[in-house]
Amino acid sequence: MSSPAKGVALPQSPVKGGSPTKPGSPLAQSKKSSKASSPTRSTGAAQPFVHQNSDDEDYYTRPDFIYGGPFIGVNRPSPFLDTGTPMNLPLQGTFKKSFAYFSLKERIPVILTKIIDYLSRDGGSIKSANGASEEDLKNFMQSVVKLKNDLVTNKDYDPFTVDTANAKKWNMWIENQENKKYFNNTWMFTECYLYRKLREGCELTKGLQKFDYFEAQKKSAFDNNVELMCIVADKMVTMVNKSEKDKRKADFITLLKICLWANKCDLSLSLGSQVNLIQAAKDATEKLRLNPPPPPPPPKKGKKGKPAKEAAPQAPLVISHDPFQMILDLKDKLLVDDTAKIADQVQNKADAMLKAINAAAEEVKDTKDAKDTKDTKDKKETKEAAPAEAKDGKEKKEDAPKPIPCPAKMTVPQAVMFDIVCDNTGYELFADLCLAHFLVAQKIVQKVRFHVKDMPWFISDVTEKDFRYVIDACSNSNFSKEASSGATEGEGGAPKIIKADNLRLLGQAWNQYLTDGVFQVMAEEFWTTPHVYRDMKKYDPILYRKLQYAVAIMFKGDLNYRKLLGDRNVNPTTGFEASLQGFIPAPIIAVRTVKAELICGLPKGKWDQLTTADEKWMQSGDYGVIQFCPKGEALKVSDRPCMDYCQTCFGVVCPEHTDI
Ligand SMILES: O=P(O)(O)OC[C@@]1(O)O[C@H](CO)[C@@H](O)[C@@H]1O
Repeated sequence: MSSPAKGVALPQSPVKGGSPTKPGSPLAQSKKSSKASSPTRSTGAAQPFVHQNSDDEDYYTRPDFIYGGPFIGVNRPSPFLDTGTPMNLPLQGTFKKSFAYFSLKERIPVILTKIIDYLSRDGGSIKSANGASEEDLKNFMQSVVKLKNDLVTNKDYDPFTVDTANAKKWNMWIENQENKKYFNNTWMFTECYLYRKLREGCELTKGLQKFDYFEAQKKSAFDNNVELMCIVADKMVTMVNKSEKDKRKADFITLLKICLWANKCDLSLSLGSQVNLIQAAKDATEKLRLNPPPPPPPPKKGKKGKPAKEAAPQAPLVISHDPFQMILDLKDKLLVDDTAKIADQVQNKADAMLKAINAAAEEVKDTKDAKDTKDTKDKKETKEAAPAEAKDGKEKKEDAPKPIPCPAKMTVPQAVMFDIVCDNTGYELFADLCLAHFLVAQKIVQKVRFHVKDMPWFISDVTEKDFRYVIDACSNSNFSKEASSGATEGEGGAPKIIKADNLRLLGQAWNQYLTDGVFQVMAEEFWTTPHVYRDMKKYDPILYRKLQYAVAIMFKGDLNYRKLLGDRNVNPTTGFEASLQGFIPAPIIAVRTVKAELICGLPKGKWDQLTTADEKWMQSGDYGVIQFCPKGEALKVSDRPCMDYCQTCFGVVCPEHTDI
């Protein structure tokens, strides 16, 4: 840093609504207490973060040079406030008591340091696996080091230099930001920018174009949770045979909850340290042992003539790692449970959609039949009029490909589809696949579209490659183990052997579903942009329209939840639908464990109660919500057709959008 003001301490001007009264910038203050806030979850093998001098300290106290005059000290108001995120504002690194600040200051630098360590430790194998040179590795490593330095010193974002259409868009978005500093802009923009910039480091090399710096961690995460997958796979066998209404509903609800608690398994919150749910259950049990819940109140005496009320059940004292038992153990941690509504309304909407599809198909068939009859009649007349030699020739039957109508004109989908906007790979993706399999096997839907990321994202998010890896790893698993203590025992009290037989069958079925197009993987660019979902229509109207064809869309995980709510600290009692701010391409399901400081749809008083008990409960991933908005924007003939409309398809047959 070359500012002439270095070392000159100037008084701070009072900040509107805030109180950084001490001299020096808040980042300077936080330097003294850099260990003050830490996440409730252990950061595993994370390396200690060493705070470097932030040029922010200079920026807010740097004197201005007046041409021809002296250096004049100016007091710029610091945007840093010693508070949590105020109500209704976007989560941002300027609120020093927020998880956003902690993440930018402590968590992400550790994540970047781990990549640097990995590159220096395993450079040889990375080079040979990717066909990369020493130069490639060095350049990528330098880009990560620079990124980390720029973040910790709160620099302005750098523009992207790689020559791609996506990079150009990013540069435009950066240009449009009012605040271009890492901490001063919204947490969402900065965090997404960091992961996109990491990717650019590889894109700028020759040999690391396809390198996924999180792949090894994701693979271990899969291996660490195979035991759980086997337990779930064994139960899935009882869920996939066509069942009667009540059982079907109960199984649907159970699988939604399996999907929820699987969201504990992200590697970003744990800073890349492995999340093993078996260990997590043991830790939670130990926590309960040290801090047991109060006993339930005694049963209330019944009023005259009425039976006494039953005593409330004792809260569990052991948290099982069996995913089905876990649902019961964690019942009180599920803060909003819309699962029953989801099961009913998805089934009803799917039935109605199927009727509409069949009716539309019938209409097409009638038109086609009428046309065929006319054609045959015309042909017959032509034939009769044709020369004799032509009559001897065989008639050629043409197999017309099934046309996909212009998506801009289509108001009834091609199939009953359920969409999953995926979050983490490994056990979480496995759980999503189980739900998808169930919906197809029970004939509730005909197809499931999985939306994944087009680049490594927030460490453990699913990419297309991860998706195939998980399915193949399930198909080939030969896991076999005596059940860990705490799991159900086998017959006669003998230790139960957990095996992968059913897991393999699931993997094989999923591969077949992929081949048949029943499962479809889509990696749209929008999911790795910094935009929140209320802006999807503006930035990606085609994706918005594609989503409109779904019977419902399930958004998994915390980051998706943040984007659904516009990444704002909304009032916790605001309803889910209102919090979506108009983003309802189809009915929306949010399945999320709470890992960031925003939530909606809570009953009055709940947020205060939880915060009084533990002010960091929203950072732990210990709580969850399953929320539902049944509304969906009706599909109309679009007044804003897709880009290919009238270019190639002319509104009749779409050659482009085969994923609708
Ligand atoms: O989306 P996920 O996997 O459930 O969670 C992602 C996460 O770990 O990363 C973000 C912070 O970096 C937070 O929103 C959240 O804590």
